[in-house]
Amino acid sequence: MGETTVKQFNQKFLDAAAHGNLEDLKAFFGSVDIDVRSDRGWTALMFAARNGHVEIISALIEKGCDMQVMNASGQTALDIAQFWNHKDAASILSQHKENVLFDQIHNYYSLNPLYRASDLRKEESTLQALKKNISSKFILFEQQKPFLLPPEGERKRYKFALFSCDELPPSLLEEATMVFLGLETWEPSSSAWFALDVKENAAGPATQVYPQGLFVTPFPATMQMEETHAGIFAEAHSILCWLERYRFCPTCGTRQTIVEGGYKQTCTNTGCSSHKGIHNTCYPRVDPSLIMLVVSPDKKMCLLGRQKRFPPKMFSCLAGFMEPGECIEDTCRREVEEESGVKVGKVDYHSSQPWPFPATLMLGCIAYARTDTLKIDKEELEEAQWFPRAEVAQMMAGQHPGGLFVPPKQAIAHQLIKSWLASSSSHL
Ligand SMILES: NC(=O)C1=CN([C@@H]2O[C@H](COP(=O)(O)OP(=O)(O)OC[C@H]3O[C@@H](n4cnc5c(N)ncnc54)[C@H](OP(=O)(O)O)[C@@H]3O)[C@@H](O)[C@H]2O)C=CC1
Ligand SMILES: [Mg+2]
Ligand SMILES: [Mg+2]
Ligand SMILES: [Mg+2]
Ligand SMILES: [Zn+2]
Repeated sequence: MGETTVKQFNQKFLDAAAHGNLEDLKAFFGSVDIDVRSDRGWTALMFAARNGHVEIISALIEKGCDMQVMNASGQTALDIAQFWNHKDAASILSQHKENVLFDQIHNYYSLNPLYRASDLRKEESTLQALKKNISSKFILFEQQKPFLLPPEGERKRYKFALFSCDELPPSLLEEATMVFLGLETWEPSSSAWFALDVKENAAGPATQVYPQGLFVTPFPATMQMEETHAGIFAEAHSILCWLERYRFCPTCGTRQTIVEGGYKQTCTNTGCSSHKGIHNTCYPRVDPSLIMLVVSPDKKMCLLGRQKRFPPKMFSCLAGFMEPGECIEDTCRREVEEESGVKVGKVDYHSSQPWPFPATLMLGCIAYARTDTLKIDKEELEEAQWFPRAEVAQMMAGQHPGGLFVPPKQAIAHQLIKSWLASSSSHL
């Protein structure tokens, strides 16, 4: 094809996307560059987003188009769909937020598709109106246990049962602890999500709407959720646990009031010093914790350990809570030395994972050991040992001759081990 013909060919592909002609579009698959751009830097996905063609968008996403690209005005396809108020198109695109915003590792529990709309939390009248809005969605908890629909079909994943305000008794709506989780898209008119936590007797009204639904103990059931719902669970569960555990002011012991959609509590004692200066006791807490894959000095092995509470034969990365006034690198070095006696030098950040039991943030690192002699703290670890790469690969694949295995893919530990295996395969 000559240059003009290629341009015409590409233009026809972009036109098919712009006009919503699915059959025409599909005819180009295989022969066109799916991310080809117009003169103004627009891709087929952007044209489809401009005109709200959801079928085209889905077909392009399925074909693996790049959702992060920006046009000459710096807009992604999601920005365009939102600008032109195509809600369904924006909703599909924002389900793939990780692809739209950044090409980065995301761990289970971290894929929350909601826009937290933190500015709305302070607008009490807006929140009250959203609570009564029929398009708002409510997820239910009973003493922090989520009400879920059991896995069905091929995917075997739990999902939240979604309620509208008219499906729940007014008394339940009044009595429950309520958290405003966010909006479905950046559009202020999009559906709001709320979490409701009741003390007891929620099963009746809930199963009337969803007879198959049930309240589950969060761990490990929520490890088997649709991933976006796991992200929403992480937000809701951490906040609800905080509201339950911090009902009294940590500074003076007076009862607190829940404000800002559940994201703040204020002490009812006006003389309390928590009203002055920076008082983080009013806000939900997050406990940072380190988890590290420790690589041996010769880089051929990694250090894995077992806590007493682990299932038999499971080995994982070492982990430990950060202490006040400590940087990430030093927490990593301290916890590894405390638990295994190994001295760590360089520490590389890998990725993070909210661990909502109740509000830990796991900071995943690859740590490079300077020594390899083990001196295990038997209080914290039952066992720890250096494992050669090939053996770790067997543990990952579920093919270890002794039946040893590593945590499932939903755990950041798994992702750290996987990442090391991939990077060290060149050393073989
Ligand atoms: N996602 C994943 O892949 C994995 C996640 N984890 C999680 O990482 C976290 C830290 O790992 P772990 O090895 O237990 O940590 P540590 O090695 O720091 O040991 C935990 C102990 O430290 C004490 N502690 C100190 N600070 C805190 C704090 N802020 N919150 C709670 N306990 C504290 C507690 O003692 P005491 O109870 O005696 O008061 C606790 O039992 C845990 O939440 C664990 O569930 C761990 C491994 C894998
Ligand atoms: Mg420790
Ligand atoms: Mg530990
Ligand atoms: Mg510790
Ligand atoms: Zn107080």
